[in-house]
Amino acid sequence: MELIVSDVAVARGGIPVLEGVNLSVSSGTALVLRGPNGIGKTTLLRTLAGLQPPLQGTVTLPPEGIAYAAHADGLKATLTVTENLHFWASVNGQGGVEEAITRMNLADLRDRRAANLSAGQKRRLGLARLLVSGRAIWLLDEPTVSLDAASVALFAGVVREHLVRGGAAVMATHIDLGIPEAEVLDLSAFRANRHIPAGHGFDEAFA
Ligand SMILES: Nc1ncnc2c1ncn2[C@@H]1O[C@H](COP(=O)(O)OP(=O)(O)OP(=O)(O)O)[C@@H](O)[C@H]1O
Repeated sequence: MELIVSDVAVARGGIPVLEGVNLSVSSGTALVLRGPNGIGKTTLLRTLAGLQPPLQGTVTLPPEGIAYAAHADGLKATLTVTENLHFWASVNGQGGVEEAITRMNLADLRDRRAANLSAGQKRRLGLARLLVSGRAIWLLDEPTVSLDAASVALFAGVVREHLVRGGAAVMATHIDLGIPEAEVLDLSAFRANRHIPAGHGFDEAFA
């Protein structure tokens, strides 16, 4: 089980952001993507998730599939916590809803509609969704935003268990997640030459 990225370049809004990215993630390993705001962490994760094609290079996904969790958690606002998880479990042909509720500390909130959860509670539900996805590789974009310290620790524990079970994770984050076995890749090394074609904005008077 392996995700392989070979000589990948990515663009956002038609402008190259990163180039020459090589990485691989295999069973039991985690990779943390770092770099300053705007370097292209989200753009790379979207490319790995198949939401946008690479400008160049290849992304090889494992047959076991990927689960992508972005800033918008993909929750159904009018469904309860339990209903959301049953929905996602059935989409993926999985069970494990009760375990996910317990693991992400959502038992007291199980009958509350997603719309009425706090930001951090929504995040916990979004992460519980990963547990019922049955996917081997988790692609996580700033997974701990809005989480308090206890929930960050809960999250780190869930990721580490996923690794022990043979899963893998690629995570963009600015904070220390408390997953010491994770490798760190700073994307600054892959910053593309952001050539902007003449006549496409960026007036030199404002440079
Ligand atoms: N919809 C868009 N259209 C055009 N450009 C965009 C769009 N979204 C992002 N960008 C630009 O693409 C570049 C890469 O953005 P991206 O969101 O991938 O960075 P990031 O490393 O995830 O940043 P952050 O740490 O702030 O989340 C940035 O320069 C950003 O301004």
